[in-house]
Amino acid sequence: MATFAIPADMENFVVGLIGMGDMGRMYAEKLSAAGWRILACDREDSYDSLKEKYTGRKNIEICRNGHLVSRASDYIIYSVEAAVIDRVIGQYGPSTKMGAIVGGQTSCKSPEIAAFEAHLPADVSIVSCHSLHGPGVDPHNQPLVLIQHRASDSTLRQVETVLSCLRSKFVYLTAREHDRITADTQAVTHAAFLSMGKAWHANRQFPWELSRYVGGMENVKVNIMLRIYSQKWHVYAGLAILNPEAREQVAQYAKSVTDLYKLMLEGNLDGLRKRVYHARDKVFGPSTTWEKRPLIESSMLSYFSLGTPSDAPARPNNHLSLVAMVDCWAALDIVPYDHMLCSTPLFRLRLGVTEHLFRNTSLLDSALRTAVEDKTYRSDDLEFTFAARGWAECVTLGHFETWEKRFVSTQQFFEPRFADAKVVGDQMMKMVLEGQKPAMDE
Ligand SMILES: NC(=O)C1=CN([C@@H]2O[C@H](COP(=O)(O)OP(=O)(O)OC[C@H]3O[C@@H](n4cnc5c(N)ncnc54)[C@H](OP(=O)(O)O)[C@@H]3O)[C@@H](O)[C@H]2O)C=CC1
Ligand SMILES: O=C(O)C(=O)Cc1ccc(O)cc1
Repeated sequence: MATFAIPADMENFVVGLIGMGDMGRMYAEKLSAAGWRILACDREDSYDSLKEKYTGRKNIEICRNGHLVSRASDYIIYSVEAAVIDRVIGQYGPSTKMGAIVGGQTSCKSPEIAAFEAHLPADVSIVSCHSLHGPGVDPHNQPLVLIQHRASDSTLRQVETVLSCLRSKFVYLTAREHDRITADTQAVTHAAFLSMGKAWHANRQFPWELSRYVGGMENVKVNIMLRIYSQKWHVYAGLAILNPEAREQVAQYAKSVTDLYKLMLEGNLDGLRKRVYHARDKVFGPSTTWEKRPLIESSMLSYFSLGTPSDAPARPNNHLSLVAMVDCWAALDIVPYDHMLCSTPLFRLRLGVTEHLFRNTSLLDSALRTAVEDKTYRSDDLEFTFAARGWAECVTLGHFETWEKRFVSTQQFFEPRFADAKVVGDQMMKMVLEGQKPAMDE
């Protein structure tokens, strides 16, 4: 592992962390291990437990609240829920040390920047950040967005120096660009996988027990769905509801699902094929694009299974969820490959499985034929369509509470399988990140 030396002119530099949840703790651990002195806090009622947890930990001092962190830190990072960012910055922002740098880790930057502008003293610099991966992923080589919103170049260099120990790839964006990119990539694909889980839940199906959802692409779909539902609801709610750029995407995703489902019900194979081929050509470009390496090797797809079906042999699926993602991107003139510099590992998996379907014309044709001819999936697809529309309505209306209830009820349904899914999902992510093939004897 590369060693990191703190530059002489930053020897007394203190990094403050407000919010010691999953991301805050990950930053505290990585930065303190690199030698940075950390002042950190969570909510006041977590003070005793946090203090006990970090007793004896070199370089990490736990404070009772954000005022105590803010007044003594040179660079403060807010790692709290996006929905409370205005309130928390409003509370502690005025206590920021004179001339310090402040940033946030929330997944959507527009409300965060608005809160900084509203509550921070004018002498404070603003450089925000966003690690584009979950807290359990090694940040090495993953994208880390930096937003130089109100700061000199030398201040940005200081932030880079602090965060360089994560060994991530810095991506420089404005807050607006950041929100647009995450809406185009994460919001659309989350809508698809959140809807998948909701539909299976509505039919009270554990997909790994049904032959039609086991094998090949199904394994990857089920794993990604489980991984999303095993996370905290607020991360996904914030990303969709608070990002002003995401509403259109989530609404279009629901429209794409509904339009495609209607074509299926009409038995209109020609209309369906025409629409899906058109979307494929817009999103994936001419066939020459396919000469590049696929995001997911096909050998990987069948390797990751969560169960053995007991009902019947595997059968083709119409992959409405994936086809609608491409239809949605095409309708909004989005080419997700333009945003790969800002892609999370999970997004690469979600795009990878979609790409796999569209790369292979006979596989795509078989999905389209199945969509029209095979009635086995009709009720699943009906629930899927309702689910996509339900998420879109929640996002359009900005209903956080309904969003939470929808998410948590399905989370509880799938909870017993999260641990298994994590083991398999971690292997899957590792392979995608390393671009390796599965060792078949493992
Ligand atoms: N998880 C992920 O994959 C990623 C998340 N993010 C973003 O990072 C941010 C943090 O996410 P994550 O760590 O996963 O979420 P967590 O819920 O694990 O952490 C947020 C923490 O902030 C605490 N908090 C709330 N209010 C205050 C306050 N006034 N003072 C101090 N602490 C407070 C919360 O306490 P309590 O729980 O009691 O409310 C909680 O411990 C979110 O905005 C998220 O969108 C960014 C990249 C990846
Ligand atoms: O869902 C994804 O794409 C993830 O990789 C997890 C995640 C969720 C929220 C973020 O702000 C960043 C990463």
